[in-house]
Amino acid sequence: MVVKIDFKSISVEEERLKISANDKICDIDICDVIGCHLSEEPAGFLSALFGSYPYLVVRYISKGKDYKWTAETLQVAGSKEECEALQNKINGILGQANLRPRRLGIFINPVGGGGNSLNVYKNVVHPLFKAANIKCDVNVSERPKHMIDLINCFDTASVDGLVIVGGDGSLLEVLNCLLTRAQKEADLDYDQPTCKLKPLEVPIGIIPTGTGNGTARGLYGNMDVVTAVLHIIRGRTNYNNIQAVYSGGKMVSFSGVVIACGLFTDIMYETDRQRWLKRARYSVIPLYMLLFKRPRLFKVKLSIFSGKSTSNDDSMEAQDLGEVRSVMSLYGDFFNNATDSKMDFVKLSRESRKTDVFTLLAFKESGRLEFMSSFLLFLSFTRSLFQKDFIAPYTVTGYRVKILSGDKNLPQDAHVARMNNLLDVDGEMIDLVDGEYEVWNHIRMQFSSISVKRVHILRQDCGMNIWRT
Ligand SMILES: Nc1ncnc2c1ncn2[C@@H]1O[C@H](COP(=O)(O)OP(=O)(O)OP(=O)(O)O)[C@@H](O)[C@H]1O
Repeated sequence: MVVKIDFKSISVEEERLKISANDKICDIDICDVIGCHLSEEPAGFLSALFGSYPYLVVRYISKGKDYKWTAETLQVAGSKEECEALQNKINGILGQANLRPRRLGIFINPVGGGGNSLNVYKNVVHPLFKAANIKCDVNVSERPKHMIDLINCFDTASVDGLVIVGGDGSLLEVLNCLLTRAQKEADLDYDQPTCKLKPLEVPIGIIPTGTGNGTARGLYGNMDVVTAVLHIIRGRTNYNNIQAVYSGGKMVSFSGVVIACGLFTDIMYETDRQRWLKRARYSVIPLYMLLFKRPRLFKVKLSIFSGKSTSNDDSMEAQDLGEVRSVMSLYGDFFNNATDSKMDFVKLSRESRKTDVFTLLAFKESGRLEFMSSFLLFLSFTRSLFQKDFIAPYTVTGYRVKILSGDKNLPQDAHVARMNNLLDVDGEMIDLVDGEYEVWNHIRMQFSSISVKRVHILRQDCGMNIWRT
């Protein structure tokens, strides 16, 4: 929306822009100003003489419902001197806010989600960064895993932050690369789950142009591109928890969203194979697999650590779960933050940062329709999801899974054996060693030790410094 006002209607008081127009008074926190610039001189003599043209254009953030932010425009008409003085005043205050990024490294995955990241960057993201006077070094990935090479060759010290234009998988590639590099540089034995990891120093923002966009939902409350850009411009950061996955005695991946074996891995695997379906594959394949494919069941042994288990007991002893369809963990404390209405992801992230626990779900066998109905509950994460008989929820700081065997009724062909050794981490496939893996939460908190029965596990401080609300 563009609001036109006269210079006399605007003033700067105590780091707020006070505006009185049409009998209304409103004020804008200078932190919410995106930027301001003097408008072009009018083209011709006549328009200069008769036109009451705006001289100063002020772009600012307006915060709407459901955490949605928009970029609004004020056109301030006044003399050149008045407008220049106002501009200098605003820029002076903005300049003092040294949280704001001045230069960003942009990493675009052009094929993520609907494949329109480049257009989104050109038409939406870049104009806003330009309005905020942020310089951008743009990199575009040209093939799978190319993002890793791009990041490896990029001098992260030359920018105030990195911005990923893509989905969770792209972010994961960047996180894996940078976090692993940070541990190597610090000479840490990061393959040990008890190793105190070094946090990332460079902030990372995400512009959600992928498919799931779970990270953006947690950070910004929605998957709106403009909202994400505006958060990055404002420049406040926070440390988030991150999970690390270990298999075969090595740390095989970090994760910021979801880690799952079984059904969810099968769906991701199949979805990736059917790329010809374009974006439709994300709804067609899960539906097809849930409705028509025979469920793949397998036995698992599950060890829960520091678990205030929400279903059984607190034991870290390996439990034989019997046959399950999937074991899945989610980045935050979904269980304790669930209500009867749709999950508030911003609140969830805020609360999850304060604790060292996250949510683990074991999906047992169930009827197709029952499973389908709970599958839909995954969109909202209401409390009723966790009350389903066939879902066992746990609140954990870490867990270990050993996949014992596949469904005895299914032929143990190479495909099943392969799927038993694959893990879905934020939508990317990770190879497991002997169908066994561990996941540990790494959080930003004071170094402390937590006693979990026989094992003393030192909690770690390894967050991703990420743009937030
Ligand atoms: N130019 C490219 N061509 C093909 N694949 C690419 C290219 N650039 C990146 N990739 C691959 O895309 C995957 C990541 O996609 P991304 O996460 O951005 O989108 P998505 O999978 O649609 O979204 P989400 O992960 O949020 O569900 C990675 O496997 C990465 O290696």
